[in-house]
Amino acid sequence: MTPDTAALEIDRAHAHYGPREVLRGITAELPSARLTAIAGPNGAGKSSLLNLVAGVLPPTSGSVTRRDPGRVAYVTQQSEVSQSLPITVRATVTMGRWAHRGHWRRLSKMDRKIVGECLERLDIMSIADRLIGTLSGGQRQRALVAQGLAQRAGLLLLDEPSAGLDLHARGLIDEALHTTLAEGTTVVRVTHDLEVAGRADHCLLLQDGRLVGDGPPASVLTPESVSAAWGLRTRVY
Ligand SMILES: Nc1ncnc2c1ncn2[C@@H]1O[C@H](COP(=O)(O)OP(=O)(O)OP(=O)(O)O)[C@@H](O)[C@H]1O
Repeated sequence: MTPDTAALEIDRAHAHYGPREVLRGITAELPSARLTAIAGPNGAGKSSLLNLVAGVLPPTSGSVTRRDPGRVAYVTQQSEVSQSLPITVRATVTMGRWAHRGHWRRLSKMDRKIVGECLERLDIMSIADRLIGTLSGGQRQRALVAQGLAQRAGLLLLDEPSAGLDLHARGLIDEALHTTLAEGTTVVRVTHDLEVAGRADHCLLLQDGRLVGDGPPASVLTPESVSAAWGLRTRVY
């Protein structure tokens, strides 16, 4: 897939949790090998849209069509991962290679190299032998992002990967995502941070389950659209 072709097309998609409609007629294209940010206020449907793209939340009508091949990696928020899992950081990142090897097969040298690179990229090599449950929320989040990167997927989906992280960790994640974009991965990132959304290649703005903006961030995140979506005046960087 060449850049600027669509990696994924969503056509008039509606989605429900039980009787509750959470996505209302979404039509959008995600550009291949580009970073798409999904922005919007609390409850707008950002995570639901990511779940729709991931195939976790099936559309009740409309369609989602993947145009480029390869695996899908999904990085959830660290708060959704059990802290009592008796698993180290290195093992967590290594799980990212299972789809390639099957967990009954031995990891190759290349798998170990990729795991090492991902630990380095997120600056968590020094805590590689710690149990996930003993980490801070930010450290755990970095381990999950490293696991997502280790999958070397064609489509990488992240739900607020830098929520609650300090500046250093945010910078590491941004750098790691840029490297993976340059390698040809399509990245979709939910964010509450308008500065992050403003630096993306493409932005989808949601409000009340509807897509109210779709395009380059500068044209989507205008003071008027942000004010309308959040119901207040917010500075857009
Ligand atoms: N499993 C679920 N069952 C029922 N309703 C749900 C479920 N998950 C989310 N919702 C509802 O769907 C709507 C959209 O939720 P979603 O989590 O997609 O929004 P969001 O934009 O990601 O919110 P936030 O910024 O608060 O994380 C909300 O009204 C929420 O209450």
